[in-house]
Amino acid sequence: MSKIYVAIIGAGGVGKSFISQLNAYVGRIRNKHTINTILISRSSKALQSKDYSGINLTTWESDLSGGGGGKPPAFPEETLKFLTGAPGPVILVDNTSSEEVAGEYPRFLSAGVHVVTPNKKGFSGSLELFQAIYAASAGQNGNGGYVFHEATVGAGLPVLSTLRDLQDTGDEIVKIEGVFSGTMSYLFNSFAPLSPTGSEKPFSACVAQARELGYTEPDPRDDLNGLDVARKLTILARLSGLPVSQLTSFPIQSLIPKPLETAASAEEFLDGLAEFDNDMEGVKAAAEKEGAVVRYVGSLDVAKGEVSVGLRNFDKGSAVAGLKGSDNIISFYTRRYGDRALIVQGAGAGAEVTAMGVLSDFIKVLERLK
Ligand SMILES: NC(=O)C1=CN([C@@H]2O[C@H](COP(=O)(O)OP(=O)(O)OC[C@H]3O[C@@H](n4cnc5c(N)ncnc54)[C@H](OP(=O)(O)O)[C@@H]3O)[C@@H](O)[C@H]2O)C=CC1
Ligand SMILES: N[C@@H](CC=O)C(=O)O
Ligand code: NA
Repeated sequence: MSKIYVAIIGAGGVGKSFISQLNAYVGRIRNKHTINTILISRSSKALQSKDYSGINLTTWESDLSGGGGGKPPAFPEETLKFLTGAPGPVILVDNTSSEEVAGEYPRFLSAGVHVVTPNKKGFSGSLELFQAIYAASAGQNGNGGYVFHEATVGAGLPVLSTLRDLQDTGDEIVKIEGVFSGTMSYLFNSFAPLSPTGSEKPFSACVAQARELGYTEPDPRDDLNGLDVARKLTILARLSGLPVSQLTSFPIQSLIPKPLETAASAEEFLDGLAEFDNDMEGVKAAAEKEGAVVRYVGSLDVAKGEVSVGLRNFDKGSAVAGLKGSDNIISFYTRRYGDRALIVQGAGAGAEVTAMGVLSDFIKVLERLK
């Protein structure tokens, strides 16, 4: 029976759900693999199993908050040394949104460590980093670790795996478009629903709720400025063969009111947002005048090499207008599917559905290690 070692960096909303799903999974496959979690790290505290015997995934949270936690190993040197010293294959699960951690994927992969992550930074930052990650991973030069990042687009929804299946079977991607943000979907579905009841909350209150529900990025400004959607489109564009050089290579519509662009913190930003609720009421009313609803969408025209991200009005009978909760809808237009797109739809944010995407990637690595 093979032994696999797991290092988890980031134990916030997604990280905690991942650990709980991993614990249940380990119980289900007890007879096939032994899985030892050797590191669970937050930004300033960590549990580390220095003898590689494994951390208890049932009591980890109280162990970490009680006396059991210590300082995380220094990143990247000490962490890399610790992981490459493990007596078997290691899977690094990065559940942070850290650029620093993502920037080191090429080194970890080159050293044979496998990486699975919902963190978009490595794949939507510089094109050089994106290329270095794939160049260092298994499949390109054959020696590095595997890398999977399904949850970077549409959380647990099968978006990247669908794209890969279409490409691997020889289809041609013409256009990918839809609602790519669970936060934006939730905001507009709650603030400007298809069938208003009159008890809709103001935009700023919906933003606070989206944060409560764990849909937003660690800093919700990263959702409202459009960059989170732009990151997802950049990932899809690059995986579709368009060498988007940087995130800001195309126009991105920000919903951050100008005077709040300089807010010193997420809290200061959220506190000031209510003052601008009337602006969003105006956007909603303008759409209603046309018999439409407003939604935040993205589009990648592979054939034309164009990407766009921003608000658009949708006819009330359209699939986009009828979305509920944090639902994403992603339409793949391809040569084979013609005018009737292949559509992926469902919750596109939230800790549990995102952790499911991360765990399914983890299982993909395990299957390749058999
Ligand atoms: N929430 C969602 O619906 C989705 C999230 N994602 C992605 O998943 C990732 C995690 O999101 P989420 O769980 O919501 O965010 P949280 O803010 O809840 O959690 C982030 C965690 O990362 C830790 N962390 C940050 N930097 C470091 C570091 N350098 N070393 C160690 N730990 C670090 C934080 O530590 P501490 O606890 O000490 O602050 C925290 O535990 C993000 O990249 C996000 O974009 C992707 C799809 C959907
Ligand atoms: N903040 C993101 C989380 C998933 O990527 C979103 O709202 O979609
Ligand atoms: Na996904």
